[in-house]
Parts: sequence; structure tokens; C-alpha cells
Amino acid sequence: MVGVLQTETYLYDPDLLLKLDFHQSPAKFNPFISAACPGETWLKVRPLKDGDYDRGFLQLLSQLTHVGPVSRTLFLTRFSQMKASGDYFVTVIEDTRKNEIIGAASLVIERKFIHNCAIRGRLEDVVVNDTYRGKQLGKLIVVTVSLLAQYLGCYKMSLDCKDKLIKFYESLGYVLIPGNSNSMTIRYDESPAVKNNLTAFKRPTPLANTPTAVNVAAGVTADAGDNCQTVSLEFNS
Ligand SMILES: CC(=O)SCCNC(=O)CCNC(=O)[C@H](O)C(C)(C)COP(=O)(O)OP(=O)(O)OC[C@H]1O[C@@H](n2cnc3c(N)ncnc32)[C@H](O)[C@@H]1OP(=O)(O)O
Repeated sequence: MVGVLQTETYLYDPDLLLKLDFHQSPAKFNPFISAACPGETWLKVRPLKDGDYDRGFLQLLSQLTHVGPVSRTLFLTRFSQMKASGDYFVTVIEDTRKNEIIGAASLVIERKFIHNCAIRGRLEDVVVNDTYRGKQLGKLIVVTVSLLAQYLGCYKMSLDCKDKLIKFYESLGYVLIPGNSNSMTIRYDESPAVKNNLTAFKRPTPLANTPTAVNVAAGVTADAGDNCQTVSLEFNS
């Protein structure tokens, strides 16, 4: 029987990553690395592929937050939706020795009417496999998607993070803007069943199970305290 070589699909054009100038980033890499040359022959920085379902992509994301039992069909449907929109730049680091995804970060483009119909970027879902941390891969994946945002014409990029990560993002050029860096949230997934699956997360104690006006108000302020800050990166136009 002749084997059929099944080609995989990239979420976005991988050549985009070769056009990024890592010397433009304020991040200090020692030794210097970039998306094109990540420092080891077995490391590859590239767009997400549909085949990454079998390379532990979702297992990696579960080191960041609750993922749930995402079936292959559900994954592929979401992948197709993201690709069709053209606004999702999920970027990964693969350990090609193991055929395993060990780092990820997403740039999501938001289309605006303001600033003459400008676009801005949001940095989401940053994670490095815990056995690979402390080797510059977090910096590498964040700088990659941040430079990509700039290359694509975003006027700024922002992210929400816990207080303990502010220094990490500051070292990559992100700033807390005094008086304008609060992150506010209303959660719609606080049913008891969902909450039971989320016990690993730090939840503010005032949040009750039902979305009364008082509880929603509590939810709004919950993540804005010691838990979350918004930091942003402005690009010179
Ligand atoms: C927008 C968002 O998605 S926020 C969510 C961020 N993700 C998470 O919290 C998931 C769990 N954490 C991780 O996956 C990783 O710890 C990451 C992605 C935060 C960092 O990945 P790493 O590969 O370890 O980072 P890297 O080796 O590039 O470290 C860069 C610097 O940040 C520092 N740093 C890394 N992680 C942390 C942390 N959790 N707290 C404080 N400092 C940190 C390192 O000490 C290092 O400092 P140095 O350059 O002075 O030596």
C-alpha cells in the first residue's frame, strides 16, 4: 500500500516570522536568539498547525489554565475559524526531537474604528512547558508575537497579567500606564459545575455562585486588585 503524505496547514504564513527584526526589541537575549534562530537546532518557532493537536498543544495550554476535553473535531473547527478570520496569530515553539509543543503565545488583532480604523494587538495565552522554563523561551515567544504585531501595523499591543509577571513583561518593553492599567472582568462561567473544575485558580472570596447585581459588582472589581494588571507596548508610527 502506498502511504499518503498528509500535509498540515499553518494558521498563518510562517514566512512572516522570518521578517521580524529582533534587534528592535528592548528584550535582552543572552545569548542572542530570534524566531529564525532560536539557539538550538531542535527548537522551531512557527505558527500553530492543525496537526499540533497531536503534539501536546492543548496539554501545554493546561499548564496555563483550564482547557477541558477538547475533541479533535472541536479543535479543528476552532482552528479553521481562526484561520478564516485572519486575525489570530497563535505562535508556538516546538521541540522537534520530541515532536512536542513546548511554548505558545497568541497575538489577536482587534479591528477599530478609532485612530482612522487602526488595528491593535492583544497578547494572550503565554505559556512555556515547565521543564523548559528559565531558558529565554518565554521572552522569545512574547517578543516574537510582539514584533509580529508591530510588523502587521498595530499601533499598540496590550496584555493582562498577574502582578508577579509585571517585571517579566516590563523587561520586554511593556509598561504600566499610571491611572490607566486596571483590568476589569465579569465572569459568565461561574456556575457551580464550572467552578468545581477550576479549583486550581485563585478566586476572590466575595464571589458567590449567582450573578446578582452585588455579585457582578464584586466580580468586576475582583481581578483588578492584586491579581491582574494591564500592561501595554506602544509602537512608534
Ligand atoms: C498575557 C498572559 O498570557 S500572562 C500568563 C503568563 N503565563 C503563565 O503565567 C503560565 C506559567 N508560566 C510560564 O509559562 C512561564 O513561567 C513564563 C511564560 C511566564 C516565562 O517563561 P520562561 O521561559 O521561564 O521565561 P524566560 O526564561 O524567558 O525568563 C525571562 C525572565 O523573566 C523572569 N521570569 C520568568 N517567569 C517568571 C515569573 N513567573 N515570575 C517572575 N519572573 C519571571 C525570569 O527570571 C527571566 O529573568 P532574567 O531575564 O532576568 O533571567
